[in-house]
Amino acid sequence: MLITRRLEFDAGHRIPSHASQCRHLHGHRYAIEITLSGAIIRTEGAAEEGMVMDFSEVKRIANRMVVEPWDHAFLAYQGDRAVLDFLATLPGHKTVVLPCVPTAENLAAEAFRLLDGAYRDTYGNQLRLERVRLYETPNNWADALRPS
Ligand SMILES: Nc1nc2c(c(=O)[nH]1)N=C([C@H](O)[C@H](O)COP(=O)(O)OP(=O)(O)OP(=O)(O)O)CN2
Ligand SMILES: [Zn+2]
Repeated sequence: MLITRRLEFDAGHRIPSHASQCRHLHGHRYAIEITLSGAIIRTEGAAEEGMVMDFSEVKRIANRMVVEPWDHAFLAYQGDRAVLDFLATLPGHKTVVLPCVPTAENLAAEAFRLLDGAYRDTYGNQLRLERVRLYETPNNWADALRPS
């Protein structure tokens, strides 16, 4: 069985070497969809009976690992010295330094890496993260999938 939880956040970014307008500082209302696989919990009387994982727990973990750190942050590539040096002049600015250029593809892969160890199989139902879908706009998204 697969379940998916969607969350949204706002962040700034730029793609420093982009040939067109994405090299400028700008922001998106990102959406992230987290898909987990697992068996339905059948333990009679358990709070999670009938679920793969409680959606509120999926949300709690996603908020802690990705959404809260990235929300209203500027997502910057560690090699983008011009932007990092500028942001360092703004006291207390929320900047997330990434090892990769913040494309939808790289953000999906980074979110997958951050979330993969956070969803644990506490009910013995083979719970695991299968996919992170990262929407940069309603029309543009990338999927990071568990390697098969
Ligand atoms: N493969 C990718 N291509 C592009 C990415 C990306 O992450 N992966 N990102 C961008 C820019 O960040 C840009 O903000 C989005 O580009 P664009 O297609 O121009 O989006 P629109 O704002 O025009 O979106 P609409 O949904 O069409 O309004 C560029 N390319
Ligand atoms: Zn963009």
